[in-house]
Amino acid sequence: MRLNGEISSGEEEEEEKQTGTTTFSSQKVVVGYALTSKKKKSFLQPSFTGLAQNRGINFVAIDLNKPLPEQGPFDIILHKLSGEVWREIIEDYREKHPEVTVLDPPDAIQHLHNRQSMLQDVLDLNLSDCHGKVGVPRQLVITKEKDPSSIPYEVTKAGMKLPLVAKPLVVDGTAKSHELFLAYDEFSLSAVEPPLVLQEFVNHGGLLFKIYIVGETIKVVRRFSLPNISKRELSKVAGVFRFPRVSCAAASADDADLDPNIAEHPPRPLLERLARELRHRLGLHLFNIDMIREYGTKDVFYVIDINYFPGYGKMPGYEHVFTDFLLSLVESKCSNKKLAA
Ligand SMILES: O=P(O)(O)O[C@@H]1[C@@H](OP(=O)(O)O)[C@H](OP(=O)(O)O)[C@H](O)[C@H](OP(=O)(O)O)[C@H]1OP(=O)(O)O
Ligand SMILES: Nc1ncnc2c1ncn2[C@@H]1O[C@H](COP(=O)(O)OP(=O)(O)O)[C@@H](O)[C@H]1O
Ligand SMILES: [Mg+2]
Ligand SMILES: [Mg+2]
Repeated sequence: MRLNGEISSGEEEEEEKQTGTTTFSSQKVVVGYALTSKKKKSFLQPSFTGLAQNRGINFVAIDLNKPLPEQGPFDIILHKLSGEVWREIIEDYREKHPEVTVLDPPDAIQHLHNRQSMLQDVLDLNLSDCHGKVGVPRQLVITKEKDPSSIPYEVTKAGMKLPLVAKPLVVDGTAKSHELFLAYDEFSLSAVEPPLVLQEFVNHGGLLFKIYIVGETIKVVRRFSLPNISKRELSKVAGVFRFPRVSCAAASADDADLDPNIAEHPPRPLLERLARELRHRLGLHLFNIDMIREYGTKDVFYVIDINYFPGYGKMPGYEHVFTDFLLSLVESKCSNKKLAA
């Protein structure tokens, strides 16, 4: 925390000691950011930067053409950029500047760049008795080296139930990594290019829950999704079909009049446990979870996708949530320093 570039005055510290509070009036928190221009536009909206500034937070763009250690000083760094070069820069900076909170560590983010590893922690969690059950649809990885003509055999051998969703294994921020296919039979899958994850399609009444996590805060929104596929339809249709980004922001279902058996939010204690565990296991503060409720059940859920630093601009009230979160990070760092002293 920077007090107009200096350390906190003795007077203020004395007051903090007496009242047990931290005063932010003259303090400035500097948040450096390295984001794509699309992300910058959707995240750093004036409604957010204005509020943050009023509460002492200044956002500073990191110049990618200049060495990072020559910039700042920063209290916090927010980043979402792809590529090995950036990963090394930020990793090196973290080592040399442990006093700066880097959200989040590149290795932890990398874990979400692969659709198999991203769901591993949900599997390990084994959340089966916490106001509901959370699992992962059965899935099979098809590596790049695999001969596509062997896919039907692999699918049958693994006992996978049709239909299947075919997803690119790697999620690297490109449009291609979001090109998904629905396969009604295993033979047509030879036409899809590996590396892939084949995931069993779970009927969920055409509704998906997006669970946004910002530190300890959880916000749930509803989005439309793929409709149920009946046994009858499955027996009549063959082939593999590319489908568009069905659950994008334009597919918000928050205001729709829906069957409560489908649309009721997952139980809060379940979400709290899931979010807490994933935050710790993944080592991340900023992510969202795509979750579906198995059609015909009340409390059987599946996590199908986890995204790092998603489109928070679409999360209701994100301006306040993020401002509080950034200040709480600095505050807890200050308290830790005082304790250590
Ligand atoms: O484009 P946005 O704002 O909708 O955000 C995308 C996310 O949409 P969501 O907030 O979940 O609706 C999107 O989530 P989905 O994968 O669509 O569930 C991704 O997180 C995407 O990042 P990337 O392309 O995987 O690196 C996110 O893209 P970036 O904003 O990070 O480029
Ligand atoms: N196993 C599944 N069962 C049912 N629908 C799914 C499944 N996996 C994905 N979908 C549908 O496809 C959409 C995109 O899949 P997702 O894994 O979230 O990829 P992306 O990273 O591109 O968002 C989801 O929002 C959901 O509508
Ligand atoms: Mg998704
Ligand atoms: Mg995703």
